[in-house]
Amino acid sequence: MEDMLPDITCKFRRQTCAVCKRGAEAEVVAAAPVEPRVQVLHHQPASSRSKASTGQWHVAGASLRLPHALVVFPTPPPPELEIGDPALPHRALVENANAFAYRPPGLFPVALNLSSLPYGPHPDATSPPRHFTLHTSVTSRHCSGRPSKASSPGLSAQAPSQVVVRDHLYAAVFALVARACFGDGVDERHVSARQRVIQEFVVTAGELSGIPLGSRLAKLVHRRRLRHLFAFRGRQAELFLPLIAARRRSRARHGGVRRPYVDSLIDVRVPSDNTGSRDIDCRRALRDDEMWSLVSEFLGGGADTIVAIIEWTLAHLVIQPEVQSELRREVDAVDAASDKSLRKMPYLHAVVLESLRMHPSVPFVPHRVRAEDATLLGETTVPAGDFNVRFVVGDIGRDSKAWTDPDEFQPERYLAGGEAEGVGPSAGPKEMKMMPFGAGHRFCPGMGMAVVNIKCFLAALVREFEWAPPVEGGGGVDMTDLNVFFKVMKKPLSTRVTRRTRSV
Ligand code: HEM
Repeated sequence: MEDMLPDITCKFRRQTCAVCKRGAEAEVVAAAPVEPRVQVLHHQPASSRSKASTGQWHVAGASLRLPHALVVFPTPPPPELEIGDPALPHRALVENANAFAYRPPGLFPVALNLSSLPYGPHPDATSPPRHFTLHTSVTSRHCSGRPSKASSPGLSAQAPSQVVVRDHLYAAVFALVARACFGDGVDERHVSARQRVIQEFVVTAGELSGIPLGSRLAKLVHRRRLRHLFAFRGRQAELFLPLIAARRRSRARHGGVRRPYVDSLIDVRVPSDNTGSRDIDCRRALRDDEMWSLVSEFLGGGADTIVAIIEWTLAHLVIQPEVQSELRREVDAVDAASDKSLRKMPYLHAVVLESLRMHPSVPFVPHRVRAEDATLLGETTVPAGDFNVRFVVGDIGRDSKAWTDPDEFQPERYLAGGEAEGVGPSAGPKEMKMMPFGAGHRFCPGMGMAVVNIKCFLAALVREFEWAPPVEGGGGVDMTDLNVFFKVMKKPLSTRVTRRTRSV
């Protein structure tokens, strides 16, 4: 068993930090029988883990070469388990969902958002709305019929030519997600300003993710990026509050027929400060800071994840023209990308699932677990107190015990008779071969909206354009990934695009 544990674990087993004593705790974790693919991590975020064996130590987020005696952790993070074996998430997140319903504390304080809400297994009517799926009708409506500006992202003037698609995609997807959030009246002139702010935020938060920021030292080391994040909060209020106010006014005028996300936020009533009371008289409307925090989560979580999957899928279509042709045959045979017609496209469904399996936009799913619930993860015993678990979504979808040729893009697996027939984007009741949207009480509330949007975009992009390898830059497609908050292509996809039909 010792051999299965990574170097870093052995190091902690041998040594105990004189200041924080965490080595001793790690010893308890490591000494217990641990299943393969469960790694015990400690003081060591993913970004610097590979350096552990070279003698580099992680000090409050900065990689320094120091003797162990000098390492100081004023507020050490709790131990963390990392899980990449598909047998465990089902047992934990589905069969024992209540125990895995909590998140570790967020990167930095937020007024309110769904990812950091400590609602545990009991979200109720007073929790902010998790039902993004209701918005699929709003978004698929914009994608339906002939390709609109939104579904054929600004490519018309450039075809046939070589383009880097990410920025075009981002602009189109963001505009759509902004409409799902604020309703039809969003002023398009200002959408790009909001897009830039959200993009900057995601990049900065990505740089800081996995770094324990609890201590003063950490705050000092990362002060520039933290200042950036706090400045971002001020800009959010400036950008989003006028849109929320406008929605309040237009809803009153038009009677609020459609329900964008902001409408739900305007209507929801939450318990008055920390009383936890269910009494209707003790509830209040969301404050402004809570509103823009939730809005920012919706826009940030909504756009980047969808863009990443579309870009990965286009990359596979470029590399595997036979998949592209098969998909185009199916898309051409169906009238338009509406909710109804999407159901008639099993190959499109399979292509999207295969992309989600291989390139899940959210690479890790973090949960906070109580010590006594650790046994649910196998026979592991843990130190006193809570600990964190991180499910490595990408490893789970590429496990060679569950998948044949896991690193090959083969949409056919999901079709009738294939090894993954019946596998969907969410966890099945009996097993979980992939979990791109997580599982259990905290599974992604944007799943329905995301899947519909990805399909609508892909259908339109394949119907309207031919996608081929780039001529410039050696003609290859670099499939290396980069985990920056979201899993993206390290080198943005560059492709040769040719329009198939006349623009409308
Ligand atoms: C391809 C698209 C997407 C992928 C792959 C994805 C994936 C995920 C995953 C893996 C989680 C963690 C689930 C868990 O802990 O079990 C999550 C949570 C979440 N997602 Fe998504 N997501 C996508 C799109 C969206 C969209 C479109 C939205 C909103 C507009 C959204 C909003 C959220 C929120 C708010 C949470 C936190 C939920 C909670 O903690 O209760 N996501 N997502």
